[in-house]
Amino acid sequence: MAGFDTLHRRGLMFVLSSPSGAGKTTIARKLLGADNQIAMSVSVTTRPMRPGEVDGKDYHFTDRETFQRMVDNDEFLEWAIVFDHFYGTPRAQIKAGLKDGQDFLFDIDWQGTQQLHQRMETDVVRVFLLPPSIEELERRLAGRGTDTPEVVADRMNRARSEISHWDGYDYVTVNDDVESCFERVHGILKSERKRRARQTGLVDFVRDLMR
Ligand SMILES: Nc1ncnc2c1ncn2[C@@H]1O[C@H](COP(=O)(O)OP(=O)(O)OP(=O)(O)O)[C@@H](O)[C@H]1O
Ligand SMILES: Nc1nc2c(ncn2[C@@H]2O[C@H](COP(=O)(O)O)[C@@H](O)[C@H]2O)c(=O)[nH]1
Repeated sequence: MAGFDTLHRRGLMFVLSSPSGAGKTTIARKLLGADNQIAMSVSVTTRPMRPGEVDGKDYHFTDRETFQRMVDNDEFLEWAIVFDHFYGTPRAQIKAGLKDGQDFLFDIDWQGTQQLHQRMETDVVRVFLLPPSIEELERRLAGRGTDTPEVVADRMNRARSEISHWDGYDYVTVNDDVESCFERVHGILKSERKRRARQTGLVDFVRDLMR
């Protein structure tokens, strides 16, 4: 007999994407601070560390050779080249965590999102953030003060092409104001946790109820 104490929730993979500078990192940090059921998936990257970034917390920073070895050993759930650097999600930890009900937050681009969705469709929730305008996006990128004017220009050049992938996402919302955007995104996360497909043991429990 399967009692209701046998009901457990499988973890989900919560993906935040946006054109560079629209505010993924800002919203991700707020989510992590406000919600103790979700943990960051820390990516591996070959891009140089920015001032203030911490190796192992913001990214696992590595070189091209090591990254390629990890690709060859199939150590990534997904990987992509973004702005001429390599980025990837290490497979270790995620699969076991999901089984234990741990949710993971991914700050990854549209290419990685497609790969995750192809591999683990029902576990993946895809959220795309839009900036309120192109001018505001440029203000945010320049105002962040972490990139050279050339890097900012390059990211702006690619913004429209990144935005064109908006329809590959389950939810699309504008990051106009940090607080209200965070509330909307957190609302999506909380609702998605309640989906029937994530409740393990439900089939047996309902079958026993109907006996
Ligand atoms: N709603 C908002 N209003 C005003 N400024 C914002 C808002 N959201 C984020 N910002 C600011 O915009 C800048 C870019 O934000 P953030 O670094 O979070 O973007 P990102 O999408 O993670 O960029 P990247 O993809 O390059 O990592 C930061 O300086 C951040 O403080
Ligand atoms: N496909 C993946 N994309 C990733 C991953 N980690 C980060 N990203 C995306 O790269 C760009 C640039 O990030 P930045 O920190 O250098 O500004 C941004 O769109 C991230 O979402 C990853 O593991 N896989």
